[in-house]
Amino acid sequence: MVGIHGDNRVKILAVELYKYKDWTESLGLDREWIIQNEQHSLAYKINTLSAELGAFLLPLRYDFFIILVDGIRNSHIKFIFNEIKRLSPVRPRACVGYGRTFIEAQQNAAECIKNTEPENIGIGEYDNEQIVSCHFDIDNFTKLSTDISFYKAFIDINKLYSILSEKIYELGGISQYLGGDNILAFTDKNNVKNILNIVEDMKDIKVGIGIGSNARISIKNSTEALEKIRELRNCKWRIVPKYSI
Ligand SMILES: Nc1nc2c(ncn2[C@@H]2O[C@H](COP(=O)(O)OP(=O)(O)OP(=O)(O)O)[C@@H](O)[C@H]2O)c(=O)[nH]1
Repeated sequence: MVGIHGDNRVKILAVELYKYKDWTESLGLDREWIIQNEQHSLAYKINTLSAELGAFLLPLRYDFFIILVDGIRNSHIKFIFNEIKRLSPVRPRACVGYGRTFIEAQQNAAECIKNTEPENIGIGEYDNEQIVSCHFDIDNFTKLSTDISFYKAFIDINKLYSILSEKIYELGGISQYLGGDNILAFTDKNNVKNILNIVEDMKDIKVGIGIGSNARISIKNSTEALEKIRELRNCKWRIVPKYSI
């Protein structure tokens, strides 16, 4: 469906682990290792289930996280939520957010969550939009990590993530650091050209852009685009499948 302003709309599932703070504090002082276990274990299970259904988890803060659900039928979104309910150490509540940008979609979802009881999901009938994923990567990061130090390289990628995530946010996109020198961002089709401009204006960075009917396909395409850039080493960006900007 074309949105009210003639734009297409993107769709996310925003999840809140309700009263997570109370749970963390219930673990006593020697708790950090338990919290890390729980967070990574829950993220692993939700990530696996999301990928199996074509969605993609962005862990964000771990107690508030997002799953990209464009191209995923409502019955599968509800199935993911019920699995989160089964696996989470606390009761979750969630809403599907819909908007012209991912920021608008998550703002709409957050508003809906405030009025949603724990263990419930707010979900409507929304059309699906193709997902644009942007896989950013630093040139020669491995060399940087060995020449200088891998910890300094980690500091540098965090500085870059801070700059890049702000720029993506200004375009209405969302982003997540994925380990190594990999940053994944999601935006809408209206902002592809703006993403390319960001990369053109920055040193030692490239971006593979993928477009797909669901998050998993889109991200696979962005990785394919990035691999092609590495193979040819003659451009800073590439889009798969081909897309006229
Ligand atoms: N999350 C994620 N990590 C990756 C991916 N590809 C490589 N990495 C990791 O990212 C780090 C850097 O790998 P590369 O980007 O391939 O290495 P590089 O030295 O930057 O080489 P070029 O990017 O080809 O210039 C390594 O820790 C890899 O294991 C990917 O698709 N996703």
